[in-house]
Amino acid sequence: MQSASNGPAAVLIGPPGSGKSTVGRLLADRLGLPFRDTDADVEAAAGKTVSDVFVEDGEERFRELEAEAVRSALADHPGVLALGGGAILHEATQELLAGHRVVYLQVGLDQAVRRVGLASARPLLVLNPRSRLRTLMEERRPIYERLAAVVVKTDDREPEDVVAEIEGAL
Ligand SMILES: Nc1ncnc2c1ncn2[C@@H]1O[C@H](COP(=O)(O)OP(=O)(O)O)[C@@H](O)[C@H]1O
Ligand SMILES: O=C(O)C1=C[C@@H](OP(=O)(O)O)[C@@H](O)[C@H](O)C1
Ligand SMILES: [Mg+2]
Repeated sequence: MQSASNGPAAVLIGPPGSGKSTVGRLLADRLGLPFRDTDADVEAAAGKTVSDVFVEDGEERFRELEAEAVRSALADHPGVLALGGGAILHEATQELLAGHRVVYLQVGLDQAVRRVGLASARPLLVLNPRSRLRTLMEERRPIYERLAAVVVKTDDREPEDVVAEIEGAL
């Protein structure tokens, strides 16, 4: 992979349910590096959950906090960084990601729906998760593809298997 001289060892992007948070933590463990997730950074900055930020302050405010969390982590986090699925919508973030080791986790609609159904609350997917996910994935796919240095398929694969492929590419 094209190397970034500093910044995170890997930055994981992809839609909700692609496994960024799960795979990111495992990859960091494997590499013996710290793990950071921009959703957790937003929660720490806001003093409330992502869902509460969406409900009480709105998506626009969430995106501002998220863009700042990404900017800060790209500047000083040396380990593995998982972004929220929509972080790449922010134009300044798209520019900042250039030159970083950006890994796009691909997932098909069926498995993404199944996985988010198992996981913690995602405010954008509370109503009609399948239809919302389909739309999000279609809108964002070109951006994920454009920003990715490495693309890894995750359908029908265990997180450990995905981690091994990323390790091989780094
Ligand atoms: N490769 C995988 N196979 C099966 N389940 C997975 C896989 N990757 C993640 N999951 C599960 O899917 C759910 C969502 O994963 P998560 O890491 O939160 O995704 P993201 O951060 O991309 O939204 C979690 O319950 C997680 O355990
Ligand atoms: O796709 C999105 O716009 C979002 C994805 C979530 O993160 P995950 O991709 O980790 O689920 C979280 O940032 C928020 O609910 C919004
Ligand atoms: Mg996540």
